[in-house]
Amino acid sequence: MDKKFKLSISNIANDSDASAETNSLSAESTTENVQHKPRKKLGRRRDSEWEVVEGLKEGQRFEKRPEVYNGFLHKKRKWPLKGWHKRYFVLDKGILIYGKNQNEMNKGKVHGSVDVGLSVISSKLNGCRIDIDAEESIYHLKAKTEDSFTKWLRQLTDHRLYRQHALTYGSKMGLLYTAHGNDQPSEILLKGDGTDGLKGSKESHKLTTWLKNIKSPLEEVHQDINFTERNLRKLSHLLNQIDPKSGSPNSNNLEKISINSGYSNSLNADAGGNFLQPSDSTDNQVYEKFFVLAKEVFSTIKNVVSILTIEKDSLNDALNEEKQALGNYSINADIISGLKNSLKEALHQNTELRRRLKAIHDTSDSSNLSHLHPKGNSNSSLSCNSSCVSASEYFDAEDLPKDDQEKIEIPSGDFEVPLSTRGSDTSSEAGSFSSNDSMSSESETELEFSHSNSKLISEGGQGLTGRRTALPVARPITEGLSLWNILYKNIGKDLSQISMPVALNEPLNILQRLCEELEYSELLDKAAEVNDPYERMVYVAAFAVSAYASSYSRAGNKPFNPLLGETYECIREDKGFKFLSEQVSHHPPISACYAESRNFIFWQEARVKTKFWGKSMEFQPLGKVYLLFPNSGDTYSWNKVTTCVHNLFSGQRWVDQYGELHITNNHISCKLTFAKTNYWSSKRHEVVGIVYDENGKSVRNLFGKWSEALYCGVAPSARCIWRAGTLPPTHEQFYGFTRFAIELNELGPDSHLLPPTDTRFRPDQRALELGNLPKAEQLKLQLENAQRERRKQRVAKNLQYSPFWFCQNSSAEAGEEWQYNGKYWDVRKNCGFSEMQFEPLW
Ligand SMILES: CC(C)CCC[C@@H](C)[C@H]1CC[C@H]2[C@@H]3CC=C4C[C@@H](O)CC[C@]4(C)[C@H]3CC[C@]12C
Repeated sequence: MDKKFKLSISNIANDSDASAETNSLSAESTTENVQHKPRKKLGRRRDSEWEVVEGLKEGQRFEKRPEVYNGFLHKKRKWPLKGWHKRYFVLDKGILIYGKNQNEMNKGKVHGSVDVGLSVISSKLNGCRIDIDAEESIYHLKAKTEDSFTKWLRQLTDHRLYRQHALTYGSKMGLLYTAHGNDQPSEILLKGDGTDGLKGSKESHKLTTWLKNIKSPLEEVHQDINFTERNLRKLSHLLNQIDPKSGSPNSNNLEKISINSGYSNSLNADAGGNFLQPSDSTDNQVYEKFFVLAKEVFSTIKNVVSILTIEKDSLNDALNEEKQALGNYSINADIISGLKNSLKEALHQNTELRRRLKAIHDTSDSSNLSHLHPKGNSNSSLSCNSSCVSASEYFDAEDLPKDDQEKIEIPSGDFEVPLSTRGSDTSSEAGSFSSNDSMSSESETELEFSHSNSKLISEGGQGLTGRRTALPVARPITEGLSLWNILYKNIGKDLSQISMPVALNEPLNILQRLCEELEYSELLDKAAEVNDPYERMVYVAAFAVSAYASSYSRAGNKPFNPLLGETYECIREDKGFKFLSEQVSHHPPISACYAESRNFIFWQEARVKTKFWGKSMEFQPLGKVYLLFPNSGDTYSWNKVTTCVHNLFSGQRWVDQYGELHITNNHISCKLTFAKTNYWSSKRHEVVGIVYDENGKSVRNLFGKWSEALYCGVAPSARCIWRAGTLPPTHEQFYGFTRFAIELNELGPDSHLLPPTDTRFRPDQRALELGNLPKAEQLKLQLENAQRERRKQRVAKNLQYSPFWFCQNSSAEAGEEWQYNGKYWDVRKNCGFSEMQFEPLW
């Protein structure tokens, strides 16, 4: 991680006069005691460091409503656009809205709005930067001058505290918030950026503007009504005086009076407040008063009616446009048609499953199920069209009586075997069928990778691959763990350098996470098999997208950071590959990996730049992924997109992937665009792609979702190239693991062949897997200390660490990338690791 995102918080605990800190608020109910940090303190801040604006602390109040503040700031353009543009910002009652300029905003053209109270704000004096992390979007702003920066920061701080106060204690903030019943600003009102999605649309801002502006007309109406009420009371008294019997004034009299003048503003009343009986001379005066008052009442009511009519029209207007906007963004239509399609698909799959299940049952006394999968066309497509279900979904062993399961034997090369076995009891559930390459089975050390001769015989409660189908225990409950406290104490460090409590971990590490990217390796087998270069690219693209699928359910926990020298191997006879990874560097953390099969060679190094934005954290992978098809010599390489974890501290954490992924082959290329999630848009997890031929002409169209499926062509006739397997029903209790992930940390029967550095021997990770948190925590600290100690020793002895299985290729072409040195599998096969000297890691 070459660049660290530095943060510092203004009142760090050891600050002696914390009471004078910025935002250090008294617990009393007045705002008088709120003091801003004196400038000299600000001066102490390191200009190049990010500071987080502190929020309202428990028991603190901030009642004094800050003045509306406005002006220009520069706003970084929304991804994928680059650069900055000048925007006009208005900060009112803790809500920041912005538009092109004041004029446009007056016309209701607001581009976006942010609830400052619900956002995390960080600032950096260098560059006059202010970043606002607002749930759905991160706003990167900068002021032109230091003076404007300081003013904005102060205003944002005050408005934020005021808004937080209002959210905590309720507010008298008027209709803008109370209209929604719970003092919570409406979604439409407060979220989003006008550059995309509904919430920021100009239509919704008409509603925003209406809601913001309705306050003063309504106040006027309210006053008018009070005034009219008073006047009506007076009128009725006058009326009694004029004609106590009828109680109604004579219109002729009134007309007469209207010509006379001499109107007195006050009625004659005695000391007890009773009106005096009018004498003849006062009669006219009374009529006159009556008339004037009545006229006043009439005009006030007219005013009220016209205000309300105007407001009704503009509300209608705003609502209509809102409706239209909903239509435009076709949220409803999209959702409904999406649901319809899924339902149709599910029904179809269901029928197909029933048919298959019946066939399995019908033949359950047969030891050979080959006829269930008659030998397919060797070009059989991975596309699944109507039956985009996993091969293993057809092949659900749990639905078979145990006896029958044990009889399943699959003769090599006879038929198309479900390559991806992510069925309900096996590793993966890719919606894809393998190529039907038949390969012969070899001994354990002399691995020849075969799909069709894989050990698919079920063992006890194990899955069809012979691997475990569940973790030993569910994830321990770790409520009350404050991530903020951890990050707060580790400001300025990058994530990989922070020792986090083990309760935040999942029982896998990054080396294993890299192996997970091969869950859908059958796409590479298929790619190797097809001759058409564009088709091949389509499968490679699907494979690149499939690597992200598992991250969908994994936002809650973080993988262990491997110790320097830690390794992980994974042999998947069923999938036909063997995988190796090693932690090759500690500072910065780099994990290198390499996988090979008969059909492909795959390698990459995982090096990630982390950026902490306050509420979310971005992981930007550096380095490339490489793929080689040895049979054709065809090579591919691509970059990885940014992963972002949202809601770090509150609510449900969720993961997003965004950016462009470019795959290049010698002559052809593919561009995949991962859309940034937007709260309102239906673009959640969306990926679109184009395959370009050697002349840059688009030859294939791809679309789908990284969490679901990728299609080629144009809907509705598009082919399904890849579909993610379903998650186990209890995945939530088990770290959101896929079936493939569940299998990764299992110590299999060949554990004696593993080097001692293999992750599966790592005791803290194992303790976590077994649900023993205190032990895991203690061991983790121990291991991390020992690692620090080893590092110190190396530094003291001036020794350079060199990894066992990877070396840095310094050829100009490859840069300084880590590549497999070819030794691991040889050593494993020949003399074994017991002959080798490893520094004990645990
Ligand atoms: C603070 C914690 C609880 C939030 C969870 C953070 C998770 C989502 C983070 C922590 C470490 C991250 C991983 C670090 C390294 C890599 C390798 C890279 O090639 C692809 C992204 C990937 C795989 C990251 C994905 C996101 C990740 C798993």
